Amino acid sequence: METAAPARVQDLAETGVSRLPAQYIQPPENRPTPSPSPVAAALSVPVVDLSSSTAADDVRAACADWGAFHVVGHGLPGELLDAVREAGLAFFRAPMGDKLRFACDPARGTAAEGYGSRMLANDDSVPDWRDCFDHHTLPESRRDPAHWPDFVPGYRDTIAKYSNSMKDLAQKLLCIISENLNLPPSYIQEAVGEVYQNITISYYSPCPQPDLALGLQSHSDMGAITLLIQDDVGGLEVLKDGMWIPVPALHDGILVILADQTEIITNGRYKSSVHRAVVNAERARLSVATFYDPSKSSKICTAPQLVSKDEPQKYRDVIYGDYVSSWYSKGPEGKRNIDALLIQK
Ligand SMILES: O=C(O)CCC(=O)C(=O)O
Ligand SMILES: [Fe+2]
Repeated sequence: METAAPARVQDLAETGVSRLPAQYIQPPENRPTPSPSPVAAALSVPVVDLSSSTAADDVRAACADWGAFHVVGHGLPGELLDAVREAGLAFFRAPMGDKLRFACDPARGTAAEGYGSRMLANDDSVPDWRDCFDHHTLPESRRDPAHWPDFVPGYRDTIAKYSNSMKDLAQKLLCIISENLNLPPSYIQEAVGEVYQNITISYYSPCPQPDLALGLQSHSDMGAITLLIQDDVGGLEVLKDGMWIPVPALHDGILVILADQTEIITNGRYKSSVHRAVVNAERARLSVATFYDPSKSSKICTAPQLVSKDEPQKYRDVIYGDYVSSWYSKGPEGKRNIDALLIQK
């Protein structure tokens, strides 16, 4: 556990700073787009009703065109989604002293679980205007609820229940995605191996100069698939054809974000989605991301069925742990990590 209180964005925001502290100022090219172009404003992330008869075709189109889509009709009770959001909010609204009892241990570097602020350990990039709580939830051998807050009633049970439901939903989606590519339904799940699941609750405090900062810098997620819920504040954006498209929350909807290992396994037929979070001056925002990742020792390989003379293998095989190390050392910007695996022609 940390002893000295480290800087948390929420601490800064709540002291009422009127200007953004200099270290949070993004270079001009990374700052939020002042207002979307008419083309960007007309685009929105697709919504797929998983209970509909066209669900598989709709998932196919959404994966090919966007790499990110909302799902509704997913069978998860709205009360469970609300309970997770409420538990997260209760944590972040608690006194700093209570929160710091669950601070992540910097000595554990990128494996740290708990309350923190930085996506990267010891990096020198502009920090995000965000605090977060990361939970190690699967496999069960990694899950130790004693690391999670004890002062919010029901918190630990809610996270455990949510973790199991999100695993089931991620696997259902991976089956649909595999079958859409004429692979056996369990193909991607087996290619990923035993699931390593983390749940990260992000809290974006109101920001004094939101046009100069980012809540979370541009990145694609490193694992296989991410499932995200958010509140009604808004701030998530996905990159589509070079334009940042806002992703407003859909009540009871769950956002699916394809991540890098799915792009590798599918030989680039489906691309991981580049996304970021912007902030605002008025309202704090909460999101909950559930990452479905391989184990560090898993070797991720492109499905041979998706390699042909016309579509040669795009990416080298990779040990997932090596991919994660490179992600943390190079930083997540854009697609630089998956691009480093491109097979030169
Ligand atoms: O807060 C959000 O909407 C995005 C979170 C995210 O992309 C992540 O945690 O990887
Ligand atoms: Fe992400």
